Amino acid sequence: MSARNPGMHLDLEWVSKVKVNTQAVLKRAQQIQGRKVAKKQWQAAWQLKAVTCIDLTTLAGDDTPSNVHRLCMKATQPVRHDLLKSMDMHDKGITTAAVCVYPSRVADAVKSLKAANSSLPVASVATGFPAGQTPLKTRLAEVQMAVEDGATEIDIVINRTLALTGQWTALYDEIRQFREACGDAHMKTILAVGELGTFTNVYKASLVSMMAGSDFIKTSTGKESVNATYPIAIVMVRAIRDYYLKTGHKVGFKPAGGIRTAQESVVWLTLMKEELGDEWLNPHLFRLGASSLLADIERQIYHYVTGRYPAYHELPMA
Ligand SMILES: O=C[C@H](O)COP(=O)(O)O
Repeated sequence: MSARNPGMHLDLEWVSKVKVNTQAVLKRAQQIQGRKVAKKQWQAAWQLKAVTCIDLTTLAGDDTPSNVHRLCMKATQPVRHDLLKSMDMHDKGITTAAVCVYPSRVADAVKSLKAANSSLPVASVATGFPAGQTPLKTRLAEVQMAVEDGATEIDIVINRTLALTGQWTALYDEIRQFREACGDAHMKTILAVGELGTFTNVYKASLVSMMAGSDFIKTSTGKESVNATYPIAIVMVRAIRDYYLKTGHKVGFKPAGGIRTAQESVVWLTLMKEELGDEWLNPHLFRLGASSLLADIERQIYHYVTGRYPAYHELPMA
């Protein structure tokens, strides 16, 4: 991860002046989606880059130590060794960026990665994920518990009630407290954009989250009906750009929820490259939160290497 974002005082004047031009945002999103896609080795290279930015996630009620273990093993060897060897990429240390689990499963993930001699970070969702509708005291205790169990990244959810009712000072104060509870763990702040109503609210919530010291802002929990969309991403990355221009602090971006195809992963990388520049094409400033994206990327890489798509048993870990 890059140098941390220390945050700043809550600048309510800046927040109140925000206005987003919806038509311009939609047009820009369409432009990015319409870009010609790279082919052959260039496409495979982009896809491998995407792999290194994935927070490989499992957030299910039926998570157990064994499926978390399997997730961790997949994260440490995300693409089959022989496929990487064919591309001369087997000795480049390709892993996903992190694994992401519920707080109760952090200790399992830490144990599995330690046993595999891997230093891959464990990220934990927290603060009453996904709805955030538990008392503040409970949400803070959850962050502390995940950190004590070994999570070095915490994905908090914001209190949508405060954002929807324009209580920006209260929202800022809560996020500040989460940042404090995170200690040295990096904090990704989930806005749950599908529940914020307007682009203007998304921009304002992005700004307040960054002012409160978020290291990353993240679109969604994956549990809302609208998750990571390109127009919403444009709004958020422009807030990141404006915040950087004003403060000099670089904040990362994590789209999450419903990202399933290799092709989409390349569009996300294109969006980052065009809107924020090459520095944001790395895991310290860009993550893709996804539970099933890796399977499709590995499948496409298999196709690139062999000229055909794999049968199910040929990529059993995907
Ligand atoms: O933070 C990550 C998301 O929960 C993953 O969502 P997904 O299961 O739709 O990929």
